[in-house]
Amino acid sequence: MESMELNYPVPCVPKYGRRGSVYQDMADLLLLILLPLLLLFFILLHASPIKALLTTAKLVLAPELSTVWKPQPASIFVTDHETAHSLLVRGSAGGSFSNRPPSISPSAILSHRQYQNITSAPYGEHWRAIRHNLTSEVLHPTQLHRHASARRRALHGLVVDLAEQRKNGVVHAAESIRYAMFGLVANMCFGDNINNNRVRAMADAQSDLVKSLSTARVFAHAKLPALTRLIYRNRWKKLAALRQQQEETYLPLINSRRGRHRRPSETPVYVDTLIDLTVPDDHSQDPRRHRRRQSDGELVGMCSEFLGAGTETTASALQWIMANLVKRPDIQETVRKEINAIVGADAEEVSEVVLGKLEYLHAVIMEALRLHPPTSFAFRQVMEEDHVVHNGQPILVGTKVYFPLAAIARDMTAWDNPDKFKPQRFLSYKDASQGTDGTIKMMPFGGGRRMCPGRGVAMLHLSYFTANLVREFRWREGEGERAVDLRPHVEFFTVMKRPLRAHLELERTEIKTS
Ligand code: HEM
Repeated sequence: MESMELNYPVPCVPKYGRRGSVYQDMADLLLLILLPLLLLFFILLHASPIKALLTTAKLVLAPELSTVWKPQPASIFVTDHETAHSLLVRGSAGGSFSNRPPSISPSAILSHRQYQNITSAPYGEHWRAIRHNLTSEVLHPTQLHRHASARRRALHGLVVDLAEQRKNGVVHAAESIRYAMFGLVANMCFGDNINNNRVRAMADAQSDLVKSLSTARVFAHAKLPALTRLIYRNRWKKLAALRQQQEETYLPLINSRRGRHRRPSETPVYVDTLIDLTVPDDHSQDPRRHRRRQSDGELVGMCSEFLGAGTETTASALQWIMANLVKRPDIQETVRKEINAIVGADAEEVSEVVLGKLEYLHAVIMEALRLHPPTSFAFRQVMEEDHVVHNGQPILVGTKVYFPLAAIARDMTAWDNPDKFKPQRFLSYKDASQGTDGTIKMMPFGGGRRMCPGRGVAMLHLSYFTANLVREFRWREGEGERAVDLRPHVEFFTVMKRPLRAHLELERTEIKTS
């Protein structure tokens, strides 16, 4: 591993605004001239005589303008489950209603939309190829068991870490859970030859990238991209630096897998499938027939998506599940009893093969996902070919449609006492996430053709980790500042406002540290 240290010299996206360059000086000069001008323009526009003049002009000209002035597409928020189902799942009359607004993915933004990953790619051939690669290879249900040893290692590391921390009183479970999840997903992405320190550094860099997502929004929706980059040049530089850091870390790992002879029995990791994959060549006359390999820049963006989507969501969901179990010791005890009735006391772990029998555990996980969906929104944008109609009214092309997933899952018309944590609602009939007519009542994994392709592996990870964490420890709430706070912090992901901390008692007599 050490032979591939971080001296990889070729950044896949151009560097911007290097200190001391001619471009930097020109940018500084332009900014100096433009900013005062913009300020003056803004003041003049709001000065009362000019404002009055503009208002009168608008009144006089309005009838004339209305004939040439098309209404601008707005944003729509859908909070009732029936409309969400009908738009996302049944789709539109014409196209598929499967495009998202321009992505805030740093990879797509910095490459001026040259590099797309599954989340950011427009609905079409390229998206189909990269999504199919993910669902038919590493995440295919028949392949998931091949990563069982990586899961066992991640769980063992987490249990040892928590057991160690409990000696000092309160346990900072949030951080430990996130590192464990990242390590597992990094293993599925690059293989198991990355040392722990490297994995931690990658996890920290990924966390910085996630934090920068909200500030990257200005670039995704910019009408004047060059000016926006100039105005927000510090944000831009930060984003470029984070991306470069990723390239320097991921490319050596990707390159180390190239040209390797793989034994048929060997577990393929995500990067292997990405290296082998060919995608439609958009520059060819006939992209359906001509295919190409993905560039280094695209590969880095795809790995970043896998690590981010696979870690932040699942780590947040696992915290919400454990937080609710801390708040409700009675429910925690019922989960434990269900496990102990099936898993022998001397068994090393709750193995993956018994998870399907743990119905109450499944209900707890579903109820936590309903109340606290880790991804805050699903998004769509109406395209020309979609012809989306709602209540008999066509929705304008360009309209952005937001589906706030927590609000949909607390729809009063679909759920009895929706704000209450009541796992038993998922025991009363087979799948309470749908109504008897098949209408979806909650969608933590989104819906329709762009629904999360990681649902299967996410449910496996959540069941496996929750079952074992409840079997190993009794989770108790701290007092005062250390109490569990179920308030959310909503950004791109919905995380606990105050990261999970708890007191842990050993349930079994010993934790093996080797
Ligand atoms: C608890 C865990 C997870 C939750 C709650 C979750 C949730 C979501 C949601 C809400 C979407 C948007 C769906 C839509 O627009 O309709 C999504 C998309 C996506 N998720 Fe997940 N996810 C989870 C885990 C994962 C994992 C483990 C992976 C992969 C390792 C993954 C990969 C993706 C990808 C690639 C997309 C984009 C799909 C597309 O645009 O076609 N997710 N996820």
